[in-house]
Amino acid sequence: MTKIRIAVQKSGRLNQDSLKILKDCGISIDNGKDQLKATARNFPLEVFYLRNGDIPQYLRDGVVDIAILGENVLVEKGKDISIAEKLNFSKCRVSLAVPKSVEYKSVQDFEGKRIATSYPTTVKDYLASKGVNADLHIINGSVEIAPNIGLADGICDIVSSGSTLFKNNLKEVEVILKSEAVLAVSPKISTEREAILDKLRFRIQSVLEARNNKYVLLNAPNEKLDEILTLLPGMRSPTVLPLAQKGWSSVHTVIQQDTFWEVIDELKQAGAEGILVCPIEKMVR
Ligand SMILES: Nc1ncnc2c1ncn2[C@@H]1O[C@H](COP(=O)(O)OP(=O)(O)OP(=O)(O)O)[C@@H](O)[C@H]1O
Ligand SMILES: O=P(O)(O)OC[C@H]1O[C@H](OP(=O)(O)OP(=O)(O)O)[C@H](O)[C@@H]1O
Ligand SMILES: [Mg+2]
Repeated sequence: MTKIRIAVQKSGRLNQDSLKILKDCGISIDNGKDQLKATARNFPLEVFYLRNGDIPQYLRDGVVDIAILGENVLVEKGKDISIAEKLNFSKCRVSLAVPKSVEYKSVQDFEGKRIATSYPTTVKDYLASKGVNADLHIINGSVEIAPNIGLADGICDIVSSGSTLFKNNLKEVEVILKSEAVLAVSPKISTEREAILDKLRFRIQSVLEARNNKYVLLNAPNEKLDEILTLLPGMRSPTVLPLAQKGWSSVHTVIQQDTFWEVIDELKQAGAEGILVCPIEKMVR
């Protein structure tokens, strides 16, 4: 039977969330310790555990059909590779930073300066688009230390909370790009495997939708129902059921994670009581 081959980061920041999304899609993978390849038990899928930075080349060569990796890695070395889904985890940005003590005015300040980075193409392209020439020092890790040891005047690296910059007395001065984990596709994928990819994408979409929504149940006095219902979106419209106690109803609906707390506040003010919030496992529109 034909199987689709997926690359997942072997270890590091993407590993656990990548395996979790496959699990939430109902795919069980037998994981032996230190295994570099595994097969799913209930989906035509083979998993290859690889370095995030090596994945674009594997996709390009068609050694794997799809992969979960950071979008920033595709910007750096996989511009020819397409993205099938954004996966809404490992969100970060790739930014330029300089020592806090530097009075920074604009990107032109990098002219002739030394920049340490693990993302040379990204920096080069960005600076070229601004007409700036700088001298790049390519290092593979601990980039933030470079200005403190006199190796560079500034850096370009991944920033998330900003705490690594802060601890190293640096400040973020330019955001070059925003990134998150993505599902990328090999340009060499076969038609047969594309059909498996469609099935996987359908599952991923329903998992991501579910993660982004909550199922909400609440009680409301009937005279407040009209006002409460205007506050609620729901998939098509909210469900309203009578409670055993006369004059009261139970309202069931789905609320988006981002607007959740505001809607809950408004519901309480409008007279809703006994509000229960439950996670949703899968959501198919
Ligand atoms: N602090 C962070 N917060 C959120 N996402 C991050 C952070 N650092 C890195 N990432 C994202 O996770 C990806 C993997 O980062 P990680 O540090 O685990 O591996 P790596 O050293 O870049 O790659 P490799 O697997 O090749 O060793 C990055 O490409 C980026 O997309
Ligand atoms: O803004 P922050 O939340 O501090 O995150 C940014 C840091 O996270 C990443 O390093 P990581 O911890 O992955 O270490 P690595 O250099 O060994 O990959 C990145 O290279 C930054 O150093
Ligand atoms: Mg890292």
